Amino acid sequence: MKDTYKRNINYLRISVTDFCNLRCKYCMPEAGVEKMKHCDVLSIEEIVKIAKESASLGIRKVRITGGEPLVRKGIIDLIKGISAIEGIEDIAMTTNGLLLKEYGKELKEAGLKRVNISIDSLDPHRYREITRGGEVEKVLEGIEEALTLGLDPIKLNTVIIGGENEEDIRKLMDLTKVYPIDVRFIELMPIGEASSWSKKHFISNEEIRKRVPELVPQLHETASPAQYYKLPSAKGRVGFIDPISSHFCSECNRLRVTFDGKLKPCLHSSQEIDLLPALREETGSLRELLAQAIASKPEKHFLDTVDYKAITRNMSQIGG
Ligand SMILES: Nc1nc2c(ncn2[C@@H]2O[C@H](COP(=O)(O)OP(=O)(O)OP(=O)(O)O)[C@@H](O)[C@H]2O)c(=O)[nH]1
Ligand SMILES: C[S@@+](CC[C@H](N)C(=O)[O-])C[C@H]1O[C@@H](n2cnc3c(N)ncnc32)[C@H](O)[C@@H]1O
Ligand code: SF4
Ligand code: SF4
Repeated sequence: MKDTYKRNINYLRISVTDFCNLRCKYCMPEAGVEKMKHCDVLSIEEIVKIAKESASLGIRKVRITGGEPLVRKGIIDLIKGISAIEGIEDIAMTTNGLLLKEYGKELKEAGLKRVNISIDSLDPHRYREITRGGEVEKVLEGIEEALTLGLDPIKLNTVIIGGENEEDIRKLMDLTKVYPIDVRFIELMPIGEASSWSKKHFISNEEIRKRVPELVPQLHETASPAQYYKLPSAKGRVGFIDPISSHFCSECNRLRVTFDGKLKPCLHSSQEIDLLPALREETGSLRELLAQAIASKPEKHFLDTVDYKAITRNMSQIGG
């Protein structure tokens, strides 16, 4: 379905939990998040129902995210349920990769096509610092497992924090020389934990690109937030996602659903549409609410304007 700005909305991102087995500094409070009542969280059946109704409105691609989607009970059944929906052509997951070695095979058999794996450092000590306790070795095993299973393409997501993991920029890029994977740099966004951080931690992707002059620009893919480059003779690509310094809003094709059943027309707006009454009390139609979200999708974000107010939810609730 097209929105008011003639963008074709065909991509649904679903956050299936706000729980996580890590506590990345910029994303989650150190103490984690409070447990919500069972009934305040979407059930697996409800998520499948939303995906089904979305498919009838033109959604073709679903991404499962979180929190950490692999700590959600019933995740394999969810992937099975979504892959059985007519019209859904692509099911992907964004994960920290810690549990991929364990669940990769089952996920693939259930219908998962590909994974984006977040990794902010290759150094065990720095990775532990940023994630407050994670073991990078487990993520690397997860990446190997995804390669072995043929989940394709594999994309790594990295957030560079000024003064913290700048040394990893080149090391992470160099992975593209060894593996046929994309390594993408996402600019740190002033959301959640990072909303009150000092400016010195925010490094623009432009600055990162300047530090690696041998990167060669590649053709732009439409509806992808990333701009791609390649290191000479590399197997994979280096991508840059610049939500702050450059808008990809004009090509935006996505809607988001939070783990507690709210539809978000835009990541950087506080506007939310509650789906629970339509799902549970049959007041209102799910289809109409989805159509309403598409119709009310803003033209762009206002992150770079003076009166922008940071959204109050953490990325772990929205799913990035
Ligand atoms: N501002 C903004 N940022 C986004 C949007 N979609 C993704 N991002 C950012 O890009 C990061 C990486 O997103 P992923 O979860 O890997 O998904 P993706 O880039 O859409 O994935 P592909 O389907 O592989 O292109 C997210 O964590 C967000 O930080 C968007 O619509 N708007
Ligand atoms: C919220 S996580 C959810 C999925 C999974 N737990 C993971 O880490 O991939 C999705 C992505 O959001 C990114 N993210 C979280 N907070 C962010 C922030 N303030 N700025 C930029 N990216 C952020 C993470 O680095 C991660 O790549
Ligand atoms: S970025 Fe992902 S792995 Fe890190 S705390 Fe947030 S949800 Fe968890
Ligand atoms: S900021 Fe909003 S409109 Fe822009 S790309 Fe992200 S979700 Fe789409």
